[in-house]
Amino acid sequence: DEMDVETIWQDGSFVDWDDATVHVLTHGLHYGTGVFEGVRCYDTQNGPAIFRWDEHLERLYQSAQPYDMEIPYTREELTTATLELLRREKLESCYIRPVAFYGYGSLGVSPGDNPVDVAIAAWPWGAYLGEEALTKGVEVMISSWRKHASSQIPTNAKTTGLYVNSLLAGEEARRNGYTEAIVLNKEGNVAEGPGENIFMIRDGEIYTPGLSESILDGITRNTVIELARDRGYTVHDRATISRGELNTADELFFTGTAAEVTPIRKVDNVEIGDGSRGPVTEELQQAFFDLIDRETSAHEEWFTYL
Ligand SMILES: Cc1[nH+]cc(COP(=O)(O)O)c(CN[C@@H](CCC(=O)O)C(=O)O)c1O
Repeated sequence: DEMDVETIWQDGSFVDWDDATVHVLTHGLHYGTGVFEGVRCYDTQNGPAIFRWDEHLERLYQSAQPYDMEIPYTREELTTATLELLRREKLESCYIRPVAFYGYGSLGVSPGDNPVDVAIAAWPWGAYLGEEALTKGVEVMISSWRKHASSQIPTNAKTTGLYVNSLLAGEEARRNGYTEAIVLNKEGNVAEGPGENIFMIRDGEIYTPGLSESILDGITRNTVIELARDRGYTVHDRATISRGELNTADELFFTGTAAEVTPIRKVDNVEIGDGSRGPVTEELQQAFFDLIDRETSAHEEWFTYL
């Protein structure tokens, strides 16, 4: 295949990339009844290592819980499968996509006794929003599509079906010439990006929406919060950020496994700060990349070496 990866782990065994298929009457395909993770393996100074694998794996099982979805493998089995996949494919810097979903059986909305299928794929994946984005930042728009409330669909469960909301917002932004969207929640306050959490710096203090704002409890978000606090910053990690505050922000940036730490330089064509990556953003971005390159020995427990 085009990504030069030969195998995928599917339901307990390694299969050829082209044979990793499902039936067209798969429950998850019709009803969005799947949960997934996005995880990165980095080729660090100490060798290739998966970043915060334990937290991602834990979130996968937690995401399945609201849907009564029993993942038919233990955490150890999925860990062993993932490590073996990366070793077989000699993937040292890659993106790992575990997914669990209700499979082929009955087609009522109720999953009945449909099987829960599990697959783990990995492939090389560069900068999510483009190489320049990390240094130059991105231009975003406030989407006309709102984030669903967590009381409607649990936004802290990384559910495949949720991503139609992300697609609607992100594609509206790109259709209008922007790189990405900012999605407000139904109260009209800032939630997050379609595939990222969001941070604001104002007068030297750091703000990021809390779970009550209908967001995903991002692992990169939590990493950056810890790095910022380690550096003495005051971080308001349960903030409510109104739409109006965005214009007066000194700095904004996205965080995510795929997005890493991506500065936001304009919102709806209004410059944020001086319209380039802000100094605090740069400091935290550098701290993040030093951490994952193992320039620092801190947080060794966050690294699962191949
Ligand atoms: C809605 C959403 N919010 C926040 C985040 C950041 O969470 P974390 O990765 O734990 O820091 C992600 C990850 N988005 C994943 C999927 C991206 C995709 O296009 O697919 C990712 O970054 O892997 C989201 O999808």
